Amino acid sequence: MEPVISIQNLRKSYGEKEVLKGISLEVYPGQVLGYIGPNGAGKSTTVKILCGLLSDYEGDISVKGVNLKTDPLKIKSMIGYVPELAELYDLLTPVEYLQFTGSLYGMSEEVCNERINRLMTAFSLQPNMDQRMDTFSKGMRQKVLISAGLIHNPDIIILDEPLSGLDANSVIIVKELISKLAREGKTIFYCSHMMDVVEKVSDRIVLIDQGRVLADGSIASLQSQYDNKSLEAIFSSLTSQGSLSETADELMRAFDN
Ligand SMILES: Nc1ncnc2c1ncn2[C@@H]1O[C@H](COP(=O)(O)OP(=O)(O)OP(=O)(O)O)[C@@H](O)[C@H]1O
Repeated sequence: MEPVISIQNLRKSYGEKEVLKGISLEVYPGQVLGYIGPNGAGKSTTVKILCGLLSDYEGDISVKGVNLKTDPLKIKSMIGYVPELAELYDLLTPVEYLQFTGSLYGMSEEVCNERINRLMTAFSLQPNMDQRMDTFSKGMRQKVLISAGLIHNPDIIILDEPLSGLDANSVIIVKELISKLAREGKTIFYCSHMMDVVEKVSDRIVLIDQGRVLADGSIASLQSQYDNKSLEAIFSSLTSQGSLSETADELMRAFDN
């Protein structure tokens, strides 16, 4: 089977600092890849490169056989991206913002408006459809961001901490949505450090730290490799230096006077 996403020996530096040190991985159709790692591991940098937002990198990336360096626009049209930070045009209403997003993807007004209605209804944002987004809570903004990432019905969906700010019901809806999209054959690249969710939605885990892949496999294969530990315990044993409880004690000592 041909990979949908192929990343070969990806390297990226910000100034002198190399933050991706030769990442290689292939993602296959219908896979939900949980891309996990501690803060600063390089997750967002990887997906920003993959989505064509950062162009100064080394290595080879192709999406559905299209090379990212030679045809970034084609790749952008195939991908739906939900970024980590909600950078929305605050003065627009969600409908205006989603219509604008749909027009960038070349969608017809009719299909776009129909889809906006359905997405807003599913996310319970119907009452806020004509409000400017500068009044929106973090969770409401996140729902608009997720809608914008899905509006053109892309085959490849890249989610960077998509659940941040969402209430419990919305988390359940989005988790369920991810599973249903995967069952439809969409390929999902899911970045997060919320292990419980990653464990539930992903069928393959890639753990990175300091710009390198530390582990890659299904949850079952990782567990058999690491004494049947939970994903959280595997994550800690591979990425933490020293005892986490001692670190918490150290933080408590910061308040000693
Ligand atoms: N624009 C930038 N300029 C300089 N350094 C950057 C920039 N963006 C990220 N970095 C650095 O690159 C490294 C990787 O950052 P990145 O945001 O990719 O990590 P992450 O795994 O997504 O982290 P988090 O889980 O905290 O979001 C970090 O050391 C970060 O400080």
